[in-house]
Amino acid sequence: MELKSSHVSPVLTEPVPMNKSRLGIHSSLLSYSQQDAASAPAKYTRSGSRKSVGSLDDVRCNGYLDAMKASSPPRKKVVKSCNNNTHLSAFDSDNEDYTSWTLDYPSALHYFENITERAKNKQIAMFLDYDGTLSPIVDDPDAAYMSEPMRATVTSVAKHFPTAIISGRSRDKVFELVKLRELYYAGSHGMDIIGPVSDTLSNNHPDCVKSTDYEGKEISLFQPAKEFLPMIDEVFRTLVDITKHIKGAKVENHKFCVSVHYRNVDENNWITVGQLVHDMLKDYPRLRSTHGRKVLEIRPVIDWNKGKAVEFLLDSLGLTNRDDVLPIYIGDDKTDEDAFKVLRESNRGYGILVSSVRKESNALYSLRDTSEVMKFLQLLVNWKRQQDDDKKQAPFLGIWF
Ligand SMILES: O=P(O)(O)OC[C@H]1O[C@H](O[C@H]2O[C@H](CO)[C@@H](O)[C@H](O)[C@H]2O)[C@H](O)[C@@H](O)[C@@H]1O
Repeated sequence: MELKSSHVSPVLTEPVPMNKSRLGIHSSLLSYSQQDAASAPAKYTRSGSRKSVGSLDDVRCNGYLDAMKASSPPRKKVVKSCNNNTHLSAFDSDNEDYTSWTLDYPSALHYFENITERAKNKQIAMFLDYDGTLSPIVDDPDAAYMSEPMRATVTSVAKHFPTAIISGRSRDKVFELVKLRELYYAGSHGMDIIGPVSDTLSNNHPDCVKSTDYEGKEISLFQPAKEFLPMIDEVFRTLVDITKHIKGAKVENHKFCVSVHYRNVDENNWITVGQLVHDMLKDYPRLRSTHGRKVLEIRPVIDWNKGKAVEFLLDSLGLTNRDDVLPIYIGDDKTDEDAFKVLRESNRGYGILVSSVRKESNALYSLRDTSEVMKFLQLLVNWKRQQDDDKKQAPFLGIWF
């Protein structure tokens, strides 16, 4: 793995020019109301300088708005039929579409035996995203709680397999929500990792230091974007300020990245949110924005992501470059694609996408929602217990594994 041999900082020296991402989408494809223009602040202040906000065409032309609109599947509406019975309007065509999509991304529940066949006599390493994977997507990011049955399930998973949570949230925030000390955590999209102590990594990598965890246990702490802390803090404060007039907008500080939520913003004003973020980033060429589920994520331009975090954790667990290891990554978001890609390209394990709608992905399998995630994890734990019992019984039965 790269980390072992290279001591090069993951910070990219060449910032990505904003204009490189322009897709040339024709502005006539999008509607634009006077009200948008009126509600957009004409200027904002940063470090004493007055900045004029760019043209709203900027966000249209570079595909920002389209990506914002496409960033989360619409909720299914409950409708009343003529006999007054309520039912989900997950129209038949949606279901047909989903079913045909699962031909390319088969259900990890239906293909459970194929997965465990490959896992036999291997060490599974489990990587779990948080929002949309362990807790359902809800309107208020502060209320994205994990259910007690899910917590109990993840606890059992961690008893049987090394398990890590890899989240876009800050490490402290995701720990506050998960509350399990027996896991490893990677917050801020992998830019803040606590993993097992690894002398190889901490001796060889300048961004990896020995520290202590929530229980005072010795761990490795890896923070490749440490130098961005003051910048992220400044950007967080600026974003809070410039979005305060937009009803429903919410800005979260995730230590090494910032989230700007527009889930609760009137759709007519999404373009304003996009434009404000886009304009502010012109002042910060070493930051970029990515799209999550109804959220814009502002993060450092460094060569680091959830996929690199998986590689880092596998390495620190001593599970890299081994044929007897099967990593499984479960996630629902675009940022999880980096992890799926790492596993797919190295033909090392399984990426499982959580989605109830058709999506292009680097994952191999799919699960519909968080309840299917829980079911899959429970099946895996039961399978592992059975394997361990069979191994214990084997000498008495004269069977050799
Ligand atoms: O990597 P993750 O653990 O999946 O975190 C990604 C983002 O999750 C949160 O936002 C998302 O979930 C919220 C609660 O369900 C929802 O309200 C929001 O619309 C989603 O985007 C979190 O608040 C973000 O900061 C994370 O980056």
